[in-house]
Amino acid sequence: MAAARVGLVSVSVSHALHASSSSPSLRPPRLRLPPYLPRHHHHLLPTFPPNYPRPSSAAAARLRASATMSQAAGNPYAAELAAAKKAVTLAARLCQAVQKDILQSGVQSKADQSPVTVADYGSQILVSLVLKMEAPASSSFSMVAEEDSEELRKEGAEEILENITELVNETIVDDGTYSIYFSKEGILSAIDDGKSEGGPSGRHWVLDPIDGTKGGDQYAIALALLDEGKVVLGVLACPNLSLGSIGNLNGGSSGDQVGALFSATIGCGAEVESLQGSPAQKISVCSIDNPVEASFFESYEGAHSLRDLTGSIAEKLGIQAPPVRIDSQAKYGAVAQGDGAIYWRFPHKRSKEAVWDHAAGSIIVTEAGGLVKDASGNDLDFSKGRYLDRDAGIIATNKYLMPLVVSVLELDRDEMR
Ligand SMILES: Nc1ncnc2c1ncn2[C@@H]1O[C@H](COP(=O)(O)O)[C@@H](OP(=O)(O)O)[C@H]1O
Ligand SMILES: [Mg+2]
Ligand SMILES: [Mg+2]
Ligand SMILES: [Mg+2]
Repeated sequence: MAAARVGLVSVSVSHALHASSSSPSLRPPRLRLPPYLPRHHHHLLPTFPPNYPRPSSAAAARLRASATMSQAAGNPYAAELAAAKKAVTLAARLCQAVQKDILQSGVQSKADQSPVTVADYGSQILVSLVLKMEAPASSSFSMVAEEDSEELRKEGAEEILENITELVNETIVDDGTYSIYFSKEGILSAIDDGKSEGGPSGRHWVLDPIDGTKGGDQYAIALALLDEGKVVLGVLACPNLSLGSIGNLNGGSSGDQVGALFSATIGCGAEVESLQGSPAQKISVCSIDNPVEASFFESYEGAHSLRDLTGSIAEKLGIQAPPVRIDSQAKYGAVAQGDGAIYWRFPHKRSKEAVWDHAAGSIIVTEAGGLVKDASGNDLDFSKGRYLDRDAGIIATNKYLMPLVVSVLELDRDEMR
């Protein structure tokens, strides 16, 4: 049995993949492990080549067909959208296979003391590999992603690297789209494909392999495409969200399907579908214009947003409903689908906002007819590199409530002067 050692904690990846979830909010893992090839036969498989092969199976043909349909419907980024959906769906499968309780016990600290797990790495690798395999051979590839391989290259990390390599390859084999085996070096370089600085020119993928690493039930795999400094496409996989009752204040019905895939392309609207594959449905933000009827989402983690401030803004706006606190960009998905009226975050002055924490979520809300602004009411600027250049605070809501929230913030600032 393969054991992944993360920090001081030993966890069994193989066990994680086989065991069913103990938490009702988690779906049973979908992966089947090794039957395809015993490990000692891995040398028979091709290793990671310098030039990624093109996919050739029936599944890849379906992917191309869906891109063609989308293109026929007038989506100029149809091929990229299909690739992005494929990438996050595979990554979500890997994340679901590694149980959340094991994820949490398998937490390693990065240099900045933030947590990272085998699934963060695995997800980033899969997205990077799928995007490269699906990209036109002629195009250059640039990705701004949260994780890097530094910790995995250190002495003592051999076992965890081994297990990440196995986890990624098993996910690929189980999916059946690509006939390829990735070596450890290929895995490390796939992580480091995410080191781009982004910026105002050219195209850059922006990835948060797991958003909500530290939190509780909700997490997301968030992928966006920047073109000339603007977000033009976003996909958000939320494996633990109930479809149809996302963030519903009254809770979802027990019959709801779990696992939502949100997507949006500039000028084409926003959609949600099941992660297991169901017809996509257009979504839109709510049309509430009276704050008294509005509800708001904020971070589950108290340290990520100033609760004294959000409490006081809510009171000034006359909001009656208590805050709905959930982790990750699932909050953007929930607002885009109209399950709540507002998502806001006002971090402590010291913390910077990374582009991967907002790029996908923000286009999903704006394409669902909403607005995403900073605390002064300005658009977010994704062209400045790996971090947002912004006034403190981010607000996502509809066009009726946005001016009210911004004016209350203004009032707050005036009071503090
Ligand atoms: N002290 C802090 N203040 C603000 N944001 C923080 C923070 N510590 C971590 N974060 C960011 O908040 C994200 C989670 O967002 P949310 O609070 O909406 O669930 C984290 O993403 P990761 O989980 O990808 O690291 C991380 O980037
Ligand atoms: Mg993180
Ligand atoms: Mg994040
Ligand atoms: Mg993350």
